[in-house]
Amino acid sequence: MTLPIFPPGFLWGASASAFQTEGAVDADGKGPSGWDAFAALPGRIKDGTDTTRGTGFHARYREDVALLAGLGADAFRFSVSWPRVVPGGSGAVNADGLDFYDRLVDELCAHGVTPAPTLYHWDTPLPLEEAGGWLDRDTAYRFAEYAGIVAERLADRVPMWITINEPAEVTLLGYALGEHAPGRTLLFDALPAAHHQLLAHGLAVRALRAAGADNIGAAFSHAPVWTAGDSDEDRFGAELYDTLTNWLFADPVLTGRYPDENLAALMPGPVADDLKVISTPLDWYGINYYNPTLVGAPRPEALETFSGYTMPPELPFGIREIEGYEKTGFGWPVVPEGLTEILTTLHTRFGDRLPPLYITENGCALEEPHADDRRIAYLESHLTALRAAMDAGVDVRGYFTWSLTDNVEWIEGASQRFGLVHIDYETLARTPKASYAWYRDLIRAQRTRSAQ
Ligand SMILES: O=C(O)[C@H](O)[C@@H](O)[C@H](O)[C@H](O)CO
Repeated sequence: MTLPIFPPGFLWGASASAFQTEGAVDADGKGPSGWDAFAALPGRIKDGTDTTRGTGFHARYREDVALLAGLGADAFRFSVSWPRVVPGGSGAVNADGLDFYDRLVDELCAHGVTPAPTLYHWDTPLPLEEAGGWLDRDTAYRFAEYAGIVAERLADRVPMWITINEPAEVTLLGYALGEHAPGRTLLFDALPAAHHQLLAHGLAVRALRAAGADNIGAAFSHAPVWTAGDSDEDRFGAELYDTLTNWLFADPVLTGRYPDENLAALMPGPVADDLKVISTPLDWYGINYYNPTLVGAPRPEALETFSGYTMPPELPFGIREIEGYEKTGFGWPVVPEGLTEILTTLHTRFGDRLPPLYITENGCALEEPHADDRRIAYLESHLTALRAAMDAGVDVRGYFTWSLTDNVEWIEGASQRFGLVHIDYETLARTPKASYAWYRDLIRAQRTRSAQ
């Protein structure tokens, strides 16, 4: 299959995050995160992986930077660990922690790879989590403080910034369903966590700019929600799920309004003033795409799961298995056209309010340790779907695959492997998979062809 040509200057990259890779959880003054504490609880990590080792990135980052250079990657989206820089969540700054990111940024720049740090990829400093985490408005202000500190140090060399990653997942899995840290099962009482993450995002955009940083975006999980069945209850369930996972986050950031007055009424604090901060204009908007979700009326009789998570029967919607599509090792349906659909939906919904886009995550988990042809086929089909959206007028400027190396897939531990590079969790040795060579050759070919 010949891949379409992407425009000259289209950015090719890979993504990862601190908790999933760094390890060294208490090295050089790092404080514990909510995820460190959650992962240490018996049975929370399904396969019993010791998440404190990650992939050893904190010690072996030079190897991974060399792998990125070997790929010919334009950029690397990593995350800065808030508790490594501000162990208490506020107050004293950990100089050794900041020094680590200084070294990492220098190493990337020395290899011609643009550093694109995410400031929050789910690892809330434990003292803040214990004080309420994202249910507490104060956490938003502490986040902006931390963002300013990191920008003061790195903005002279970092030309692309990401404030937060997937507030929808944190709200849904961490505060509503209790599947992720901090394990709260608040259902709709989790909504303040959504509002405070959005407020943190807006405050951080302003703090970054005040510290001289620019080219700022954020990474949101977005996917089409398909309606299962044609009853009014089915449509209601699907619309509600679509609003809660897509528009509850995109609308306030891009339009300064919540998608629904009833939802806005459930949000804490001076919402109207907060929305002015939340909708501080962005330079770009990031999308993490994996697969659509099929949603209908709740079916209490049918134990419904979402990505392996059990949905409480009292929820006014039910998630159905998507049949008829190939599945990844994680059981996720492979639906490249879903990427075209969500991009054109965003384009239609926001028009010129939508800044240029980047795909900040897309990829699949597969068992194959080396000959991962299915991953190559996955990337090929999704890049083709991406190009189709661009042909339809959607302004996409780059693509970051998830993930450079295998890493700790949250509660799935080491069992779900998303990397272009295999990690031996005994030795932490890195071994490029077939997809690594494929992505390298793709980037090289794209540069040659787009230059012609
Ligand atoms: O999207 C997410 O959930 C996170 O951003 C990543 O940290 C995941 O590891 C990846 O997406 C695979 O699930």
